[in-house]
Amino acid sequence: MESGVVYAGVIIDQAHPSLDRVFHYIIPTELKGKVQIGIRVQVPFGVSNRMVEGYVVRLDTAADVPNDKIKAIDRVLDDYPVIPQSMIPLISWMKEEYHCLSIEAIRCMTPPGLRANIKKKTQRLVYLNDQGDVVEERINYIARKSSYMADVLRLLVQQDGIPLEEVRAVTGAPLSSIKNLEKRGWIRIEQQEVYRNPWNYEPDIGVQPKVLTAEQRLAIETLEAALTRGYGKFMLQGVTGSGKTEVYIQAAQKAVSLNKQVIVLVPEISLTPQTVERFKSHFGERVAILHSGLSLGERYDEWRRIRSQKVDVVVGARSAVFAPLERLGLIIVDEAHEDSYKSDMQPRYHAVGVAHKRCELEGAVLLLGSATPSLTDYYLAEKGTYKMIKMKYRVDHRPLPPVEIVDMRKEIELGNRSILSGSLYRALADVLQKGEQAILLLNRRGYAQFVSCRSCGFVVKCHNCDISLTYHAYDKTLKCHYCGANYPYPRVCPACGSKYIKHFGIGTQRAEEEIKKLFPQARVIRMDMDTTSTKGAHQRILRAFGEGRYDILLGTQMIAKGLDFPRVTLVGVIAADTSLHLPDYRSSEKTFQLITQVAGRAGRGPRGGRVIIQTYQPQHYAIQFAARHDYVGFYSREIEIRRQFLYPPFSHIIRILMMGEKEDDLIRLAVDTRDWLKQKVEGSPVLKQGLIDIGAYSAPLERINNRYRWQVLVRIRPDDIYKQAYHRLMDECLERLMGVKETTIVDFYPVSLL
Ligand SMILES: Nc1ncnc2c1ncn2[C@@H]1O[C@H](COP(=O)(O)OP(=O)(O)OP(=O)(O)O)[C@@H](O)[C@H]1O
Ligand SMILES: [Zn+2]
Ligand SMILES: [Zn+2]
Repeated sequence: MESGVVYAGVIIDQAHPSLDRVFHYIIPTELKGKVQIGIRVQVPFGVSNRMVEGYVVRLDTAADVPNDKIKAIDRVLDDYPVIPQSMIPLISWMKEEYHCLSIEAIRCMTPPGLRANIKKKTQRLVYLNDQGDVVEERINYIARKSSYMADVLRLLVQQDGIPLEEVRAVTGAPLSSIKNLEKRGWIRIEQQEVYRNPWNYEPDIGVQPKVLTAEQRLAIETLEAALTRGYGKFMLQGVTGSGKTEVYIQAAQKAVSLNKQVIVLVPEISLTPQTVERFKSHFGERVAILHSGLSLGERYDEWRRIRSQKVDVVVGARSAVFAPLERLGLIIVDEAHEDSYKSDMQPRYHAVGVAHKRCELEGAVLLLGSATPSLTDYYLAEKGTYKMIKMKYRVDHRPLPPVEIVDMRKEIELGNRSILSGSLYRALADVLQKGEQAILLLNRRGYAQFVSCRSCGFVVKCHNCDISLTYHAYDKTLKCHYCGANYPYPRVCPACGSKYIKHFGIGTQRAEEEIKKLFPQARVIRMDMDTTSTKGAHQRILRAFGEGRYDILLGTQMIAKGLDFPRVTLVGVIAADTSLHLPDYRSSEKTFQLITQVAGRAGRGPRGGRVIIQTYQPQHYAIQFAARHDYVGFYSREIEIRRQFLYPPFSHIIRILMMGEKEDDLIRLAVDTRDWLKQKVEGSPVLKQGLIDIGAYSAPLERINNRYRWQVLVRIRPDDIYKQAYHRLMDECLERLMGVKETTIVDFYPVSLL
């Protein structure tokens, strides 16, 4: 420690705005040398001098408290600083950028399990009692009586010991069928303690080094030069299947050989098992995997391994951007366009924004990778914020799959009421006959089965949320997807008493039933929220499909991400336009990304592939450009619309979301806040220059969990000077709102306005 330092600046571990500043404490002589920047301490606080925890963020030679008032640090809580010194400036930056408390930023950087005690967890698991041929015989025998029971056995043959809920969700089997199997003595159900292993698959050893494509080589050379220099921001725009993962791995390898460390961000660990697996098999023990599915204990263990610098590479979802590495050289963001990089809880940070700042502070290289960059990122790349690296070809010069657009209105005219057009039906039959595989996407959002009355048009909604309920076939109930409430199926219309009340639309469950009916011989596996609620379910489904144990993978948008299955020769999009109708300025962008990504799953192997897109809006440009794999075409069109209507990146939107139980009070608060803001803007030339518009609106999701939702949207010109001025204004605004009973949330980077 520098001589003369006797004071420590401490941030108290109490999340309250009035305590959000640095407090000075004396470092007692016996703690000299132990009190370091980033270390956790216990200090007396307040008039009662109760002991609280805090983090040392500064060491000073003078204090802002008179000497007779200043208190002393009581003790040091760790052997080493939990936050590396290089990350300390990130705390005040986050406070500014995301309007959060310093301690909220610090909590992102430290594991929640630092002091928590960890509970054991138990689950009911289903096991086969016997193995081998006898099970096959039983399957054949029981299939004639109950296809559910046969399905359960088939599932257990693939993997023994599956949580009961998952068996039910995957097979759709009622509990009685499972109990029947248990009574026959064929299976058993055991209550077991779950041992949570963060990554339970063997790395596949024996991956032979690849001969790089010319584009890959160029990309890596460019990145290597930047790594040697120690800075640079890059966007790798590579078409689906161009081999971006290989570029990530080799760039990471270069960084490691320069004695630097690497963070690799993926949208969600469970949905990108192949990417994670490739890093794992390349870096072995020197890689740490961080994600939210870890128990506190596991999380803490991984964090400690990272903190003690035992790893070179950290792979994880958005929170991994805070990995406490001391020799950070490279941050890679895979599928950088994904919304999951934005935190939807306090602090509302964006992992790409944090990555930018960390790279600047710590002299590291930033690499954003995607086949479909967000419009804003691509715009920034054109402006020079990122250096663009393009990969236009798939590896081995495999062609991008041809895409056929099917107009579903014509199908109905022709009398086809099935969910499959003639074209997609024939293509599926062909795939099955050849023993190949297919992926079917049903983007269920806004298209789920809702229940409505044919006489009066009444739609059954949740009492708490004012959102249409979704019909679930397996237990014949109606569920609210926002608050989880369950309702019985109404026998008559609650509004008019008519008995012509029925479910409409189609969800993944019904799609699965229909496909099984059309192709009884097909082995279909479904992947959606219902079949993946248990730990490890994603990986099990993807692995089973990857190993060829199923013919068709049917799922929601969660199947669109980065999967690499060479045997998939057909991708079908059952309803491409469902996401076009969301009341959000990004709905075209989201639709284009989704279709392009899922189409990119086809034809990744030597057998080639094709894509069929079913839609009611075949002429929509998002669908047309996606069908041509034309990112730049889509970008050029969409960016002009954004420019014309002053949507981001030509504006910056600040969202103040307000929620409360009394609608009248809430409206009053929203309108009052808007008027107050307007008045403030009038009084300041900078604010006035920067403003595009302010409005108070009811949110598209009007009510969730019995709470009404309103929002004040402030649209400003995107220059830094205005952003800063509006940050100050929001500070004032929040202070003003501090006492109100409604919940208010200010979001500086809203990714959704729903
Ligand atoms: N140089 C190479 N030679 C041969 N095969 C390669 C090479 N590079 C990558 N591959 C293989 O090509 C396939 C596609 O690569 P990868 O999954 O990295 O593509 P991607 O660009 O990430 O695509 P997406 O954006 O669709 O996820 C993988 O099976 C990968 O192992
Ligand atoms: Zn609800
Ligand atoms: Zn009715």
